[in-house]
Order: sequence, then C-alpha cells, then structure tokens
Amino acid sequence: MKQVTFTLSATDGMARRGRIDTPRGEINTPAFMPVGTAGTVKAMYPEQVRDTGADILLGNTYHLMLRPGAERVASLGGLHTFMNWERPILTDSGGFQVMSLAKLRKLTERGVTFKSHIDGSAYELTPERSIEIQTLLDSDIIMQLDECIALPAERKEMERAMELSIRWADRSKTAFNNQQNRMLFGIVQGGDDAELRSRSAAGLQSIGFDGYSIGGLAVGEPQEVMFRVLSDITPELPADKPRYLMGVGKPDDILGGIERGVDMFDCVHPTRAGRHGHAYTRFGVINLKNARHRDDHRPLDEASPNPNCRRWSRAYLHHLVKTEEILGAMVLSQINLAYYQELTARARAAIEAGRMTDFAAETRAAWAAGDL
Ligand SMILES: CNc1nc2cc(C(=O)NN)ccc2[nH]1
Repeated sequence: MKQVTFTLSATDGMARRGRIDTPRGEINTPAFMPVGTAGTVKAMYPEQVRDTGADILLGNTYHLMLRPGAERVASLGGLHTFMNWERPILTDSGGFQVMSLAKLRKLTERGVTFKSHIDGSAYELTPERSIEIQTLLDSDIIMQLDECIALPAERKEMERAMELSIRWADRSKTAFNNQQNRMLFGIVQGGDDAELRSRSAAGLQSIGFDGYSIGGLAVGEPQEVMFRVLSDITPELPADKPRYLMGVGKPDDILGGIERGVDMFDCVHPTRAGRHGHAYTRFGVINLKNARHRDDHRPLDEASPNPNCRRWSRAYLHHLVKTEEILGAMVLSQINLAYYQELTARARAAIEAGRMTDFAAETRAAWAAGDL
C-alpha cells in the first residue's frame, strides 16, 4: 500500500491546489522547496526553515554522495536524522550537478563517470546507483537519473538526450523496486521542442511514475520559452500526479508556473540572493548593497507578517551587507524564504477561492509599483 499519496483538492484554470501525504508529514501544493544542498539550508536552522512555512526541503545527491557519502549518512540514521529535519525531503538524482559541477565527465549508455570537483576522486553515477544513493539517504521523493542539456541546443542533441533519459527512466523504475514509503518521479526532457517534450511525457507515462518533473528548463532559455514549454506539456501529464518544475525560480517564474499547472518548485535563488544582499518583498526585490539605503531608517516592510521585515532599518541591513557580517546572510535568507512561502501560501488560498487570476494580477501590480 503506497504510503505517499497526492490528492488534488481544487483547480482554477490550469492552477491546482493539492496535498502530498507522506509518513513524515504533508506537503501543501503549490509548494516551494528550499534547497538544503549539502544537508543544510545555508545560514538557516532547520526550525527556522519550518517557521517560514516550508513543508519539505531539497537535498542534492551529487554533494551528499561526495561529502559525507551516502553510506555514511545511512549509517548515521539517514538524512532526516543527520540534519535534524523530520519532515519530508526530496532529493535530486545528481545528474544535473554532475553536468554543471563535476570534472572530466564521461557519459555512456551505462551512466556517467566523473571526478569530484572537491578532490578529484573518481565516481560513477548510473540510474541504479542514483536510486540506491537516494534510498540510502532515506529521501521521501526521489528522482530518476536523466541527462539535462543546456539551451540553445541542436534538435538532434535534444532528441538524443531525451531518448537516453527515457531508457534511464525505465532502469530507474526497475531499480526503485516499487518501494511503498517514498515516491519516484520521472523527468520530462526534450529541450524547447514541443514534439520531443510530448514524446518524453508519453514515454514516461508508459513506464509509470508517482510524479512527473519537468526538467531541462531554466538552463539559459528566455522566460517566455519556459512558459511556452510548460503551457504545452502540463496538459499532457496525468492530472492526478504531482508536477515538479526543477530549479525554478524567481517569484515571477513561480507565479507563471503555478498559472500553467505546476505543483512543486525548488530554487537556490532566495537563499543565494539573500547572501548577496538582495531582499525579496511584496513590492519586488531590493538590493541592499546600494548606497541609497545608507541613511534609510525605514524598515524593509512595516506591513509584512514577518518580524524580520519590521525590526531593523534598511540602513542597518545595508550595513550588515556592506560589512559582510554573517547576520546579513542569516536575516536576508530568512526574509527571502519567508517571502517565497508567503507567495505560495497566498496562491494556494487564491486557487481554493477561485480567484487565481485576480491574485496574479494584484501580485504583478505590486511588483510593478515597486515602492523600493
Ligand atoms: C537553475 N536551473 C535549473 N534547471 C534545472 C534542471 C534540472 C533537471 O533537468 N534535472 N534533471 C535540475 C536542476 C535544475 N536547475
């Protein structure tokens, strides 16, 4: 009996409100998943991540297999115990980061061999090994291994990578061995080509997965290309399974993804931008490095439900950022993650109330008004 299940509770246009129930707790969708790359959401205590409203966080297989190693994490009780986050975790397959971080990569039908970007040691990642690693981490939602290519790309190259990814999807499903306590997602590839994307979606569905990721986007293409691919492909995915747009994105990417039927998102942007002095607010992003904030005694947003947006002046936040004080990274990471959770929580409420169109218009108007 599958212990991880998805229930769709409301739709408004293509937007969906749902819930994934897992033995470790529920995931309300649309959901934003903070990225806990190497077993930590950078500059945040796990309790703080939960307090921003996150139901689930993401772990990166590539980083964890290199350090501290999947077998070591398993011997220490699994990733939840290791990092003291007892709610759901989604892990990626490692494929994307092998292609973007690792050295001396060699890709064959079997899998990919590479040298660690940390110490040069040699590794192999196959569909079977990726499933084994994610199972050793005791992840609640795991990904097939696929090949994600950068855009723009030749159609032949997009087709080759998409067809390889379907063969790897089949091997991943076999290696998954129908585990009942976690979900396995297939990953739709095919670049920006509608026909290749359709073939990928159909191929994955004939294998059968608990959920469907849309991969190979936010890899250099313009936003309108990403949105076109989403509008074309989500209607071709099963309505009763979660859809996860990998690596996306900024707030306007997420709003557009929700409007096009996406249920789950992950991105390093809120935490990375926070470490670089950028604060996300309901009127858009504020670059606190800018000298114009030097004497500004106003809080970031006195109407925000987040105390961290009210308790310090912009001048102080500017000071923390300019001096590269650790507190700056801590505060802005929390502010940005809390904003992303507020955005998705308001989207869930809007879909339930049948007012997604108004919500999207109001949100974009506030961003455009930009009282920065
Ligand atoms: C930041 N952009 C971005 N695109 C991604 C695509 C994938 C993917 O297709 N994995 N199989 C993963 C992470 C990504 N992050």
